[in-house]
Amino acid sequence: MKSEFGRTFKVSISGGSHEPEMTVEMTGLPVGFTVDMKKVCDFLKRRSPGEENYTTARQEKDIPLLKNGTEELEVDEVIVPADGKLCFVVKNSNTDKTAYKNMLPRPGHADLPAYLKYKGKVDMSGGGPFSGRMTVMLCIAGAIALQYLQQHNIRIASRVLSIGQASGPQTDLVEPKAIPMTDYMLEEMEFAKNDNNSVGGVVEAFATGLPLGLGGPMYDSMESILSPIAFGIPAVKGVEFGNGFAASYLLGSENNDDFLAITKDERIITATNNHGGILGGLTTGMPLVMRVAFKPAPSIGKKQSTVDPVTGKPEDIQIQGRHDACFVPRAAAVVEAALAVGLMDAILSDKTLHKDRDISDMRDDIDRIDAEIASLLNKRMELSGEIAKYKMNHDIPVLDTGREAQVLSKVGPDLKDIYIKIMEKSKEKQKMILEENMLNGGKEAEGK
Ligand SMILES: C=C(O[C@@H]1C=C(C(=O)O)C=C[C@H]1O)C(=O)O
Repeated sequence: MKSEFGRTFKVSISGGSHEPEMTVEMTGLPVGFTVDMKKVCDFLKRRSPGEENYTTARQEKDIPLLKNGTEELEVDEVIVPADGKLCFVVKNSNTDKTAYKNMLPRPGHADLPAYLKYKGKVDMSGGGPFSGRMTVMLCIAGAIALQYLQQHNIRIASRVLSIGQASGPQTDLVEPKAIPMTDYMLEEMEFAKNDNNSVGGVVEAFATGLPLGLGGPMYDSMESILSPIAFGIPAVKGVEFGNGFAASYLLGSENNDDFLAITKDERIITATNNHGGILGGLTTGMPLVMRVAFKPAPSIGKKQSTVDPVTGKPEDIQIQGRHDACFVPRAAAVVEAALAVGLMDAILSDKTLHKDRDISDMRDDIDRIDAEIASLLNKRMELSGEIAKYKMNHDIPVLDTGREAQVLSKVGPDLKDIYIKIMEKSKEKQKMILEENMLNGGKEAEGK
């Protein structure tokens, strides 16, 4: 089962909580963009359960493996190839399907509606594709998007705004900061844990350094772009921007943010930021503030009422084993990832932004592409050298017109001239290797 987000930068996630692996496929990435995988891994650690007291005991390494054909590689760095696609898998090693085998549908979970919808054909162990575990894959895409945004001087941070009934200090929307959680919030989590219960909360994420004008009217509004990715995070029940629902309690005179100035690079400065960096669906350049409300984790140790999914007969359930009393602190990284992916998609989808691009910026892109082309051409030449040795050992001539016609038919008419030149160079190299071998007394061929 696959779930996809995005217009230009598309992120599609598949797999399940207790499947052998989960996959994230990304398309529309800027060609030649270099991803630092160490930073991706560091970001994933912010999402992982770690040593925390209030969260699941399930420990997973969560190492993203780059999928390259049939290979799966752990890499330090990856350059986005010419097709703009990257694919990663993460293995699930700490799985335990047996624990879910005869489990009754857990109240608050997707178990029962998914069982009735898919007629038991989807493996729902640990929540299957509906599990919060799937957010590992969103975080991989998010960590890549964060690196892209950073190159454009856009920063994303977050804070836990509340846990259950415990709220932290109010955010200064003009200058939002990553404030640590309060003791009162920690107490809420402790109380829920000791009571075999769970508690939810609100994460607030903000982006600074955004240009003016991302987004558009109606379904192209920034809110319309960002909400789906936030709602794609399991357990999210509400999303708001700026002062959000609270705006509805204010008068226009109280809610409007006075305009103060327009900066040289055409960002709007307002006195307050009730609008949370978005007016009419367009970014203004003020900090974009997005708040995401999480319900409490549905797996709780208390006795609950459920039904047998086959007979519909009422049953009691008491869930055993590992579960979160509160996952909100680690969901903060996931909300940052969602915001980053949404913003990167909005930037890459914005035609006006790219039309006026600076020439040096576009040349930077060309340089990145050239670096990749050069590296691939060198690899091609190396292979050509290997083929020369093979030909030597098997008495095959250098020129193979049939193979050349095959190569040309694959690349299409636009690249024909370039490829004729490439193959000329490739044959030159092969001839050189043959001549060198002759001078050395044909050692390579003798050693066959
Ligand atoms: C590399 C080869 O040798 C020559 C060079 C070719 C190329 O560069 O693609 C193709 C056919 C041959 O004329 C080969 O035989 O595959």
